[in-house]
Amino acid sequence: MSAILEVHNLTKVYGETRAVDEITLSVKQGSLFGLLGPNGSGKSTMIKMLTGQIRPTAGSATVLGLDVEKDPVGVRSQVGIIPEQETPPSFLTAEEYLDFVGKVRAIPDIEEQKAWWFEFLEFGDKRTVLCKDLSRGTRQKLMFAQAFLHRPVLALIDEPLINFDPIMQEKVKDYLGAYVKEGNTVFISTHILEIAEEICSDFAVLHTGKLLATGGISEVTESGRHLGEYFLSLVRTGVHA
Ligand SMILES: Nc1ncnc2c1ncn2[C@@H]1O[C@H](COP(=O)(O)OP(=O)(O)OP(=O)(O)O)[C@@H](O)[C@H]1O
Repeated sequence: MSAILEVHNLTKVYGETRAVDEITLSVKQGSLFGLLGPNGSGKSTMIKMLTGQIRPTAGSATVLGLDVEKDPVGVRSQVGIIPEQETPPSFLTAEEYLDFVGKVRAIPDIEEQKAWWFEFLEFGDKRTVLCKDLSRGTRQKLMFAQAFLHRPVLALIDEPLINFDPIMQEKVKDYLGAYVKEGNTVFISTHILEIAEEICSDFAVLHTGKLLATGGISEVTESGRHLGEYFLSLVRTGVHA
């Protein structure tokens, strides 16, 4: 399959910190791609550059054929995004927030879409509650819904499952699996290696901004290893295991 996202020598420098350091990789259309790495390894910075939220210091990235630096608005309008630790606006209810996203994304059947998402995410009576009064997990559910409301061909999600209970994690994993089976692509960052092993088809490991490895999950697990063991040996030695 062809690449839906291509990154060439992508770099972001903050003062003395090379948060993302000359990364080159590509993501195939139809894959569920996991960006893995310890705290501070550059995952969120990478996603922010790929979604046009921050400008690269050097290098280039093409998302859906668009250059993220030249056309960040074009990229943002087409992809689904859940930024790191983002929450919906405190002053809107859950329903008002999805209405708002529906307007921005020009979704014609927003009422049906909202009904489906509130049912799927088991909102119950929380749909008319102000977002500031929702639990953290429920706010995360709403962020998940807004990213997929316009059925983007590519979604980029920073830690999609972190605040979900085990029941919701299963639902969301199933949703993501079905979503890529339809030919869409999902790019996630995650610390939860068991989940990455379970749901991702491809991966990349970052460490202090550098790419340590990239490939298919099955290339790791076919040799009888778990992704967690592989990941630990990689980041401890800093070389390809
Ligand atoms: N706005 C910023 N200004 C200065 N330094 C930053 C900024 N954002 C990130 N950094 C630094 O860049 C590096 C990469 O951070 P980033 O948030 O991308 O890592 P991460 O892999 O997403 O981490 P985590 O898993 O802890 O969320 C870190 O050293 C961080 O301190």
